[in-house]
Amino acid sequence: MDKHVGLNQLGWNDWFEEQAADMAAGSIARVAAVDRDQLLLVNESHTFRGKVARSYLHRHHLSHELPCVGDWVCLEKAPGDDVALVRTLLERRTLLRRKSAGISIDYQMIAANLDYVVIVQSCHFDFNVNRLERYLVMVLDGGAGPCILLTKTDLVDPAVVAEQIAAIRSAGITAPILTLSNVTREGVDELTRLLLPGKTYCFVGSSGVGKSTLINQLIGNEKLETKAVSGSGEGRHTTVRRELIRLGSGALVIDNPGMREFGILGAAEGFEGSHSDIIALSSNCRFRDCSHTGEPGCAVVEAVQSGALSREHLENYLKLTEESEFHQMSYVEKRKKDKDFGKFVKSVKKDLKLK
Ligand SMILES: Nc1nc2c(ncn2[C@@H]2O[C@H](COP(=O)(O)OP(=O)(O)OP(=O)(O)O)[C@@H](O)[C@H]2O)c(=O)[nH]1
Ligand SMILES: [Zn+2]
Repeated sequence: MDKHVGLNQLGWNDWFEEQAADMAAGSIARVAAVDRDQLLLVNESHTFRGKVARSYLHRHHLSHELPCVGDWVCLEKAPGDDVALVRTLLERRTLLRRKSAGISIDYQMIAANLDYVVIVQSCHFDFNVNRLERYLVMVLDGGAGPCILLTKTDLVDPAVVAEQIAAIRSAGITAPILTLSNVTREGVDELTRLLLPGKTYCFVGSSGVGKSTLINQLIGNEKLETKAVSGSGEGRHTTVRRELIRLGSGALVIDNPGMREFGILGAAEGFEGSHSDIIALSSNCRFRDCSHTGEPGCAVVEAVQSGALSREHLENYLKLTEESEFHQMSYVEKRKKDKDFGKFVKSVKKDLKLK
């Protein structure tokens, strides 16, 4: 009954089937890699190149509207054609993105249609709970499940790892935590067992934490049955671009080039600098999620009343929080609003005669 069932091994499910039930078999593929305007596509039988149709490019100008790794696309391919033509994207079930710099409504896509995002930090020097929280917000915003992975456990005392786990838990983070060493391989099997066939996992974290080494291990562990979806599976994997790889176990993994520059969630980060006094005061508010707009026991409003904090400063903070709320909403919640917002943007553009 389901003519796209062959795509299940690549992560296809009911969400996509609903959107593409009437599409001919063979006209759907998943994006395995993007190299400027070149796409590497994969379907149930092979890997091939693709390009986005001009008609699509004319209608979609924002960078997050272009295909990214993990996307499902509908395409057209004449028998003699070398390169398939991508007509449209299926709506993303989940995603990972960061806001573009500046006051833009655009987002930079990292990957789409992920089941889990593995946030990798090294126990050795890299560990930082605040950064972990920022990544978590980004993952939850896009609707995927988070998982925390601490690497390089061989370089620190076990007590240090235990302290780091305790620090994560005492920050109220409940996501699963795994630890491993790529050197001793302790913990690698445990991770391997958690990677389920047909599910997509994206690895993110700072440069040098061991993501590529780990993915090489996962490929190497199963060398015989493993093939890189991209066809570049010579065994070595260097992170030059985001790439979807199918492990022998059937799990799909996306490696990410170093995310040193991860300027995530600009607004929230900005608060730490310009409104650190309010952030500090709010830890004394009675309610953890106090909005400082009239709740009982609000330390921030008390500070304004006593003259310790300027009212203007608080108002400015509240205004910024409100503006960033749209960005803090989860992607899944926002999808419907986005549609209306998209229509709104289109009508404005039309009024302004923008293309
Ligand atoms: N001691 C130790 N070294 C490790 C471990 N994992 C990786 N390394 C080393 O750390 C360095 C960086 O590892 P990579 O796998 O390239 O890090 P990455 O996260 O992929 O970095 P980018 O590709 O830049 O994002 C390499 O020299 C690895 O050999 C580990 O578990 N223990
Ligand atoms: Zn308060």
